[in-house]
Amino acid sequence: MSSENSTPSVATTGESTPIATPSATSNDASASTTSYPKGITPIKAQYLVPKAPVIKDETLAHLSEAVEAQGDAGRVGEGSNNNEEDKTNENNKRDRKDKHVKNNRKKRGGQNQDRVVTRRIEDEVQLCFKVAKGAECEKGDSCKFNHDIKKYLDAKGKDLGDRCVNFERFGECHYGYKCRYLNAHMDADGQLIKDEEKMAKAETETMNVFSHDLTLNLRAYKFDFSRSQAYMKKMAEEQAEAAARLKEAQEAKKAKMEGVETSAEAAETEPATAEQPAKVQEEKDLTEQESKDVKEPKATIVQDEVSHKDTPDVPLRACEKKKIDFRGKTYLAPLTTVGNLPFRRICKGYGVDITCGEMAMASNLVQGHKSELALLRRHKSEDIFGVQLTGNKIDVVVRACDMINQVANVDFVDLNMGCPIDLVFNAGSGSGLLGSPGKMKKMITGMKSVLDVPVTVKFRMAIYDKKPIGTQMTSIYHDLGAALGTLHGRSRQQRYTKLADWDYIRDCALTNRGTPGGDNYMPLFGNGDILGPSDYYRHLEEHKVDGCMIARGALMKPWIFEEIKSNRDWDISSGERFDMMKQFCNYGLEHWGSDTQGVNQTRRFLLEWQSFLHRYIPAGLLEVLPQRINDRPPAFLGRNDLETLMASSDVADWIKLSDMILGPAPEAFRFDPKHKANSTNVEG
Ligand SMILES: Cc1cc2nc3c(=O)[nH]c(=O)nc-3n(C[C@H](O)[C@H](O)[C@H](O)COP(=O)(O)O)c2cc1C
Repeated sequence: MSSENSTPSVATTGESTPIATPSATSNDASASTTSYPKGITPIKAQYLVPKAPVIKDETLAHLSEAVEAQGDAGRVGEGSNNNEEDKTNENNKRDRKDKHVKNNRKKRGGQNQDRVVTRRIEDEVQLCFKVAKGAECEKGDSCKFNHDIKKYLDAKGKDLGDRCVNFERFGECHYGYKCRYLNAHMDADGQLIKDEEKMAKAETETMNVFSHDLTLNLRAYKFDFSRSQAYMKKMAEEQAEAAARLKEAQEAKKAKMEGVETSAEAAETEPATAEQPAKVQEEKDLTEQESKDVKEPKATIVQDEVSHKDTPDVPLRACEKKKIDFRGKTYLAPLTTVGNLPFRRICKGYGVDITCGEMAMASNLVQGHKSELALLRRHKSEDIFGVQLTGNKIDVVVRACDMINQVANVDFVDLNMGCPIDLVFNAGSGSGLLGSPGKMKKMITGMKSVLDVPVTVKFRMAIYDKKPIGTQMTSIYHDLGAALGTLHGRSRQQRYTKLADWDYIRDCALTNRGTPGGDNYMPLFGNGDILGPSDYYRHLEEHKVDGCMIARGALMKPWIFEEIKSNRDWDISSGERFDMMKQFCNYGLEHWGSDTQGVNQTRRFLLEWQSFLHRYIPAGLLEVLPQRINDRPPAFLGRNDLETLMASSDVADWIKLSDMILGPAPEAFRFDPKHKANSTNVEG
């Protein structure tokens, strides 16, 4: 082990490593092709160890002390129950429990069938929210929640820290007595404290927080969907006309075959070309398919089925619409679960330009599901922000857009045509839409007709490996007037098994998309496997894309956006990474709340993120930069204990890290990552 390896843990959390280094090799594309055993991350010999290091409790205790000694302004979770003995006992208890849980996994179907079912963790005494805020509850004795503050506080357990981020930011904490950092805003007489001056200045930073009335209106069918209804009416009329044309053409053909002469007038108005009946038939097929609840998408796409001349002619009001110049901007991918608002704030802090919410189901939005509506939330720092929709029914997706247009503040709406998961694909949504071009075209046209902001599309290069359709799709999206296309260079079939096909992305980038800079130009972004600035700039240069979207690379190292801006690799220190995680927790407590449930949500999302973060190999440990996303590292030690702990793939170590920030997890806390051991190989 090098002397660096033996650096005492106390020195690990606060040091600031400047944006570094890695010299000529880092941004040299040829460096990444240097020969190393295939699939293995090239780690410098001095950091290699025979087997994965085990983090001892004593080491953890030192690390916790170091974290406490650091005591910087932004930190949370520095509670009195953070002492060494409590912690060790907690960890031991949890380790035992984890084994117990593993043996008693509740079996379920589907892709997450082995996931441990986690219990919701609640306070022992359920205090009424109004009383918790120091207010009167008008329900009195009929309220089903407890009104006895003393009883609640006696059962609640110790505070997790002595500073409350919500109180500090807004001058009051909405969680009142329920806050796990209560002492920060309770006086010696047990009264809640408010900082009136701060409250007056405090601004809401989260947009698209909707009232309960919206849910009620949507559920009671009282929401005004007139714009989307107009589009659906127009589409229905066009379909009726198309059906009439088909009938007429068939009758004319039949009459011809029977030798009966058709009237000259009929022949003039409706010349029955070979192409038209086929087009009309496609419309009819589509109508029939939509009337069923689509179970199986049309899985393959035949070359000449992809015609975009049949798109309904809807006025687009293009000149009135907001325009965004996406070219050359960095784009954080939509990421279900992990691409939550606190994570996006972290990425904004590292300079990402474009952010997008997690994929939302159009049907749940129009039904007013609160958890789905919450996916539209936007932080004020997100200055180019879009929401992503998925759906299999034209009218539902168009209505969702209509609703978004009226109630939400967004810069663009993205249609997901890439999601490969069975549930979504088999319903004809996500990548399933690639197999129903007629429907997809009407959907996009409808979205454009009701939205005052641009419509963008995210798609895969194919459903099946051997049938790439990316080039056709690119030209269709361009002709439909999509404001941006983002192409993930994989087929639905291949999932993450092989590297993204950037040569094919280049073929798509080279298809006609209008004149760059012109009104009819559709920028194309590439997406797949970017983990460093050299990847990013190589794709811009060699693969002719207008920009790149980054997903797993941002989860593993959100500072990638800063690396791209400065075009240098950054050998970020473990202390700086730890500070980033603390910042996430502060944002999390603000977003999910500082009460018991909010703290647990924050912990859970931190751990989901850690299931990606731990895969980052510090730049200073690598023989060759950048790290390759699909390579796996041999066992190695970090340059200090915290770096080693952060690289652990053991969930118990991730929980220990969360304990260092948020205080010890409750005994009942369980965690099973959504994205398992091969956590970088997940769906999207
Ligand atoms: C955890 C996770 C969640 C994802 N969620 C979404 C999503 O909600 N919408 C979407 O279009 N793609 C989603 N994706 C796919 C990514 O946006 C991206 O297309 C894919 O991971 C390839 O990019 P990468 O190689 O940079 O990871 C997700 C990917 C991951 C890893």
